[in-house]
Amino acid sequence: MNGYESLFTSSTDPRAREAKIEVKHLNFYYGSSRALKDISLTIPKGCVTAFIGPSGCGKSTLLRTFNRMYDLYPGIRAEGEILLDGQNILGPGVDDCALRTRVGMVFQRPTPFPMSIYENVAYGVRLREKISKADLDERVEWALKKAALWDDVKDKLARPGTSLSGGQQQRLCIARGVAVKPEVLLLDEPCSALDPISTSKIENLVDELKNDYTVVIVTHNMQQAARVSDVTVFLYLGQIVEVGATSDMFTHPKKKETEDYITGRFG
Ligand SMILES: Nc1ncnc2c1ncn2[C@@H]1O[C@H](COP(=O)(O)OP(=O)(O)OP(=O)(O)O)[C@@H](O)[C@H]1O
Repeated sequence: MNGYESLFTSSTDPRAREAKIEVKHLNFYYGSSRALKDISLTIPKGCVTAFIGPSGCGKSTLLRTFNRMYDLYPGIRAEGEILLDGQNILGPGVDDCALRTRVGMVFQRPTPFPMSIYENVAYGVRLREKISKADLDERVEWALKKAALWDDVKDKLARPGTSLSGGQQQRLCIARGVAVKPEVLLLDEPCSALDPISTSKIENLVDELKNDYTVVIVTHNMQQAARVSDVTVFLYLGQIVEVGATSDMFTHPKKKETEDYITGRFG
């Protein structure tokens, strides 16, 4: 049991029992500065989990530990365990590249590669799989449809990814993320640079993605967390203050700090 059983109407729903990621006593340091303090947390499978909390509380750091994106920074140290389907990804011998195929990431600002729309989506697939041209074409179309971008770009696949609008570029990055068929998709404030229409498209997409993936999203937008997530985690100063079903947390927060934060009275 993972503590989120109340989220699901049926106790036989596998998501009520299955953890995709389990974080156990995680401490994270940038040099001598401790950014995450004794974090223990379950990310349920097939759900959207939102990380909320004031700037600098450690949301992005925690998110990045799930695919060891922090390996790119010098002087960092992670202690504790992060179990992905029961396997500790902080342990020795973990292949970062294989891990990032299983746990994909979309960043705050759209980051299309300097190549065509088609290649942006196809590139990662070709790197990881031996795939025929016909199958690759099919995968690119599938991923662009998943990201609700196919209709916008189907007649201009050879144009540069950078020729798209900001919202379209972010959906292209999501298509690139889903094309390699990850099990977990990490979204780090994916709508912060987008207008309300593009934001609403991405939110609808997140809702759809959870049918196939486990999604974890960092957001500063309380309405967005309430709209898109099943589980919310409220962090402050590198620690978890409260975690629970989003519908409970936004209507009956258990801690005063959570209530103050979600109602905009914090700090
Ligand atoms: N590359 C880095 N090197 C050193 N310290 C860092 C680095 N990245 C983050 N930090 C520090 O770690 C702490 C947590 O930062 P993090 O970016 O995870 O917070 P956040 O909650 O995602 O913030 P925001 O909402 O502003 O993006 C902060 O004190 C930050 O200054």
